[in-house]
Amino acid sequence: MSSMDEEEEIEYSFALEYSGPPLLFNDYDLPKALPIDLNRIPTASIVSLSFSKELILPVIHPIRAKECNKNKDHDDESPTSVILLGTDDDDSEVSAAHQENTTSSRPVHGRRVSFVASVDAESSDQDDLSIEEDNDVENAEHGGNDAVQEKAKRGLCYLCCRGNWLVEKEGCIVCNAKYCKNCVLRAMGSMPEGRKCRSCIGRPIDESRRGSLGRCSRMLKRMLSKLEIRQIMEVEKSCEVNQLHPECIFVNGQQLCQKELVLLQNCPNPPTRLKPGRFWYDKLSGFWGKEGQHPCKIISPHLNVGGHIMRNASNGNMKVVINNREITKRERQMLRLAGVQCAGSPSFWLDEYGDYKEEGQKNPKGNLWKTPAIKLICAALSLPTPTKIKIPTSEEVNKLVSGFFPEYVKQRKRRKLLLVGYNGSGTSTIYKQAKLLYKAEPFSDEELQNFNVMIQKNSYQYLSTLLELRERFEHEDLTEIANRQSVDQPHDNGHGLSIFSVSPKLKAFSEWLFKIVVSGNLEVIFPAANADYAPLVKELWKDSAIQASFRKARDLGLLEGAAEYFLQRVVDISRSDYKPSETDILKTEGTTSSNGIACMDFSFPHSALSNDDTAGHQHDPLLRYQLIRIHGGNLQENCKLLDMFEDVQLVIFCVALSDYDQFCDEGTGNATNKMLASRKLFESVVTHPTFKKMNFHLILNKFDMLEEKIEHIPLNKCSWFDDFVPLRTRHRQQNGKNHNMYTSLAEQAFQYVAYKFKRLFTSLTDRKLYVSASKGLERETVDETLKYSREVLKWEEERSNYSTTEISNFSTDASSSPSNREIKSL
Ligand SMILES: Nc1nc2c(ncn2[C@@H]2O[C@H](COP(=O)(O)OP(=O)(O)OP(=O)(O)O)[C@@H](O)[C@H]2O)c(=O)[nH]1
Ligand SMILES: [Mg+2]
Repeated sequence: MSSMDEEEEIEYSFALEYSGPPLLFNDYDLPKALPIDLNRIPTASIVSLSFSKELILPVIHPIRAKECNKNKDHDDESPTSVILLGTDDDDSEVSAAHQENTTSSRPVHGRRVSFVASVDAESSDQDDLSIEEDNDVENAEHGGNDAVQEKAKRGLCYLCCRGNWLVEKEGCIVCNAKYCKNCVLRAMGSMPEGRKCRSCIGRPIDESRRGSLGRCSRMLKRMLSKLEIRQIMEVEKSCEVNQLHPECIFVNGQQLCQKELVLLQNCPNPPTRLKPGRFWYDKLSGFWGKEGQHPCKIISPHLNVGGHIMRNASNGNMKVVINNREITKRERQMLRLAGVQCAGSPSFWLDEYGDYKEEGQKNPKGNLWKTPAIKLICAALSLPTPTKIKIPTSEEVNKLVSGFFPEYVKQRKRRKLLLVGYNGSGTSTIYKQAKLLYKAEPFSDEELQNFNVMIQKNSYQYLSTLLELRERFEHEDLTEIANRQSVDQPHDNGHGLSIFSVSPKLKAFSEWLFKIVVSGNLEVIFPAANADYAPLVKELWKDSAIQASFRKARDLGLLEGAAEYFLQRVVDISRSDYKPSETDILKTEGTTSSNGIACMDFSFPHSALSNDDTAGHQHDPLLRYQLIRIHGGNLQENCKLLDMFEDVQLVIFCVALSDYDQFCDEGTGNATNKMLASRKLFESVVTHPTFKKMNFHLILNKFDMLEEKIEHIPLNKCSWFDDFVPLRTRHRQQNGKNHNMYTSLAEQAFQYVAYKFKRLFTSLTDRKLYVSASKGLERETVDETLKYSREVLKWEEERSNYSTTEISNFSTDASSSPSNREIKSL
């Protein structure tokens, strides 16, 4: 920062000023975390849902202090913006708390703040945390060697220089600096790589502390919540920089590659506390030791790691050879005590079970490990004996099956797909479909329970809407009857009954339900009261007046969204043993919080029937994807939230084809056509600086609804589509059947809408737009659509690898129509 001139400083805002640690927590990363400095932006990320104030303040305050300072200089009162996101696991909702006044009037350039931290009013009690204090931390961490040694000798805290040996402290896994409970969070910040001083972030750990990875002090456990500790310890164990690097390990004189290291670490009996160094390994017996030393462990045999064992591997000179290695004095002693004849420089073959035979002989001479008291002998000589073969856990088996690649290696291969769209475009349906398609257990018991509750709650809400409509219909009907009667029989003022009238009992229930809905207590009453009201719901639904109201409401299009679907099932749903079906789950509204982000990790399962290979794409089990779905409602305010997603590889933008005749209130008081609102959002996302190099996949969703609707509502109901002139569909008789000579009206409309979006896209950017159609409620089409996204990513990777020219079929050329492949999914 110091090298930057004054003008740039103002422009770059606090993102570049900030030199503290990144925000929490693990590297399942949704977005990237708060930058440390210009050159070092960590990949760590998701922030815990339950922040402790202590944990977040050390991160926030240095920013704020600097920001305030700068604001003073520039007369700008705008506060630092903060967004805190959180998740419980890689699969869950992330709630975004967005401060109202987060918008900084100054543009943020260069490395953007991908994850900004918020300062709440409450936190101002620590406003005096100043830049000087921040410098203290730096100084403490970088203090001279003598000062450090002195502190270590006296057992002082490295930051406040107080305390003694008896005071509990937590140490940095890189430099071993120790901090007391008052300083540890300030010194270590949010610990995106585990317990490291802020200045040690990004540096490899001290190998002597490898054994303590993932095990923190009781002091820290007392200070943070369980969830925070879990996340910090997980990230400490799994983040890449803390891993042992294969280049530092030599086995039998040969440097290991990643795969060999992973194999070594994940075998049933791995070397204990593997550190960088040179080792020898007897693949036949499993003996393992440091180069030039006697064996220290018997690990799993037959691992394909390192080179061939050398005769002098353990620097033995006893002229007795086991599996091509000359053994050490201790080992010879052990053999003698075990009764093995060692006279005359024999060479033995020893297998993993302990059977040994002399070279050239067929039959084993004996079994070393079955010798009486062998354990005692080995223990006395500090030599290893075979440990019981561990049965690998299912997790270990998975690791073995997936090619020995641990989480952090897999994450390197993870591609991120960001799914966005205007409200109601179907993003959450696609997200749920993806879970059903690619997850072995798509929904946890808790999620299923939540769906259950949500569906029951929604159903009572739909019911209440229907009851309200019934009242309206009854009133209209009675008025009409009264009018008719006054014309026919002017002197008869008798009260006629409407087909929409219900019994007083149902009327009372209807009024009660309506009151509950208005009071917003539906959640409190249901589903607990479900069992009590189920018989009443059954009676209600059977009632002819309710049925008539339902039919009329449906015909008039007054039942929005999934209301019609769920009302038809309301009796089943109100039963206490109700279990939602997949379709019920897909159609459930309100399962993602209105300010939520949801993300899931998945890989495309290999299917023998799929045509993956024919498309030239080998199935790579290591290819992991992350689907991140943001609720459209979140993107209204200049799409600020999108700042966080600069590390996604593809933006999937979802548009509901059926929106062309729908209207919404965008807060202006005027009804806006939903397709135009969708276009506006599309423009903002496409031109958002975060995605300036990214290609887009446009999903034109709800094709089934378009097919139905277009037959009676013309596409040019939306002013953007006013020049749509469909070709007239002609039928040709063939084998007694009607055949369309042209594509259907819906397909023409799809092609036209795709063309309009492509043209818009090319007018905004020179990137590529890939378009496909989808029916969110159909599993197969969602599968096809997401696989298409995968292909797009692959083409793009190939394109950047080989700098090939255009892939012609999917050009963004505005004049080109979507290819067959694009509408294959229809
Ligand atoms: N017929 C039909 N309905 C769909 C399709 N995709 C989604 N829906 C329905 O459309 C409604 C809205 O879909 P959502 O997936 O909730 O839309 P969203 O993008 O999450 O928008 P919000 O509901 O505002 O969060 C739901 O009732 C879905 O069941 C589709 O392809 N065809
Ligand atoms: Mg939704």
